[in-house]
Amino acid sequence: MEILEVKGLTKEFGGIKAVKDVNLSVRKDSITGIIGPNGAGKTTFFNLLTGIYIPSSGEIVYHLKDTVAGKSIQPQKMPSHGIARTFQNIRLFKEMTVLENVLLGNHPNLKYSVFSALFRLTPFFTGEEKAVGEAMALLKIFNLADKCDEKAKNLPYGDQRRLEIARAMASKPSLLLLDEPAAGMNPQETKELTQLIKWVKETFQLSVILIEHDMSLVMNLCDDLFVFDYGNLIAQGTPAEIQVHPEVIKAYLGGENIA
Ligand SMILES: Nc1ncnc2c1ncn2[C@@H]1O[C@H](COP(=O)(O)OP(=O)(O)OP(=O)(O)O)[C@@H](O)[C@H]1O
Repeated sequence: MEILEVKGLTKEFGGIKAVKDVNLSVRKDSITGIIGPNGAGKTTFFNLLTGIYIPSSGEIVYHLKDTVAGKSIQPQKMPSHGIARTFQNIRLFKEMTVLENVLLGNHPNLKYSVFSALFRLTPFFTGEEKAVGEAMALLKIFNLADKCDEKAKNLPYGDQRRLEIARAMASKPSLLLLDEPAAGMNPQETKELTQLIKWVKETFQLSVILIEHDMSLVMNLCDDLFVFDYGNLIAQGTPAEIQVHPEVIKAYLGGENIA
């Protein structure tokens, strides 16, 4: 079953076609990788998927608890559709604590009304307590619980990356979009992150789409890969198929095998 279908998707910036007539579908419960050289259109594609950019033409359709398409695809609505994302450049609330960052990620699920919050009524406190409990449970999973009171800006880089994923998970998504989750991580951190994403996906029964340059992560983690080059989708298949795909080797790897 498909969780996402993309049909004839194109995005132009002035004269530049950053994404050109892309057609693809993503399987539910899979980990799907989007790869390609710098400037291939990967981030533009993610920004289209999350409503940050409006397509020049084409269509994006999500099959989640509801069908989501067209004008429903807006950045601020994505968490309530069950879609969460992280960014290539980490976007944490740097002056807030680790716990507060995760609590903010859970915002769409808080059930108390503004009235209860203003007047500090029981639903507000029970809602808050539950949210803090859930946020701490997530921080434990992401090995950040002992840093819950630290300001986000004081965390080492690898921890900030994991905190961003924890915050995305706080909205209880069924589809998680990760933009270069291993960027700036060392090989050991990347290995641990690979295991963590696999575990989170299995445990929370998610679908994951990720953009990544780190081939060890992509090859070890992804079920399906899509390869972009100059805005075109040039290949798709399993990691094993992509590693020996002639178009990919030519366009993406300058003639070298990516294995
Ligand atoms: N807002 C924008 N305005 C104009 N051109 C843009 C804009 N965003 C992206 N582009 C152009 O679109 C093309 C694709 O860029 P994009 O950032 O999507 O590539 P990418 O595959 O994510 O690259 P990288 O791996 O380096 O992050 C590039 O030529 C880029 O300069």
